[in-house]
Amino acid sequence: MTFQTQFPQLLQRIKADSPLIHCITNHISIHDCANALLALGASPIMAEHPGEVAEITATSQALMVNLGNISDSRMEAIAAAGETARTHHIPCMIDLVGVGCSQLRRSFAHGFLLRAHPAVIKGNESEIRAICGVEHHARGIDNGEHGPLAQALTVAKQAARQFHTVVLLSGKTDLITDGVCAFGVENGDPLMARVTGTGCMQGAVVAAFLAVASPLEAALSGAAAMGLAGEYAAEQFQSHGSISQFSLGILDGLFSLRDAAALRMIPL
Ligand SMILES: Nc1ncnc2c1ncn2[C@@H]1O[C@H](COP(=O)(O)OP(=O)(O)OP(=O)(O)O)[C@@H](O)[C@H]1O
Ligand SMILES: Cc1ncsc1CCO
Repeated sequence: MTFQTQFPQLLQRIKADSPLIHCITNHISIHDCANALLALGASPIMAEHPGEVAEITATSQALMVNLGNISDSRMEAIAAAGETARTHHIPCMIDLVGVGCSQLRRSFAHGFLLRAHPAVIKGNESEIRAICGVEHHARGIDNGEHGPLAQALTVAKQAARQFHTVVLLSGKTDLITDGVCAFGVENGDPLMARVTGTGCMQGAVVAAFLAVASPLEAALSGAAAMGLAGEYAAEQFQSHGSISQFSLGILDGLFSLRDAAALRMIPL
């Protein structure tokens, strides 16, 4: 079955099953992530008290954790939730927000990757370079553009092999690889890098697909869904010119998503 055929079926399954997605994420984009999941048809739960997360992860269909704006309490919660996800075979993804910015995030992320074995890791190029220990130029959390595609693909494949996981390297072209096969998703719009939290939303959307698909299909679907939703929002932006409406336009795009007719996916 082609991905073009499979994608609408996965969307349908999310709407039909409404999987519970446990998110432990930063407070800058937490609201956008919850709304992105609702727009797709999933059920978000944003719970982060270290004393209750294990119980909540155990009842979820997927776990999404995000290192943005990290705190002691959230690190404790992410470790506990990751342990439950692993022992209960609940699929999990980690968004490596800002992992290049501090040694604290790098060593915490390495410990998590080792212990929780997330199905998908996600980051922009500088974040994926940082987690692999390759020279990077982190300047805060945003990167948007990446270097030459071949260079980004090499580091994405390296990360996938090093951590035995699927990697989603986000940017102008989203790269998805399991270390052997690789795809690029060219949908999206440069405006997506001009509002905060689109990367975090993409992580939440990947987690929703993880509840109904394999890690590679989930990462591809998450990139496709966000790219198509970004294009929907950009079309609305053309008529209204309102950047404040742009993130809301992404939610409208996720809500109205039905198929992948406009998908620009390339095998690499
Ligand atoms: N220039 C671009 N053209 C098209 N799509 C883009 C562009 N830049 C980013 N995107 C899209 O925006 C989303 C977020 O990617 P990005 O790499 O900016 O994440 P991020 O750096 O983690 O963002 P944030 O920290 O704001 O959450 C992805 O869906 C990506 O495809
Ligand atoms: C702006 C910002 N700072 C930490 S997390 C975050 C949200 C986008 O990653």
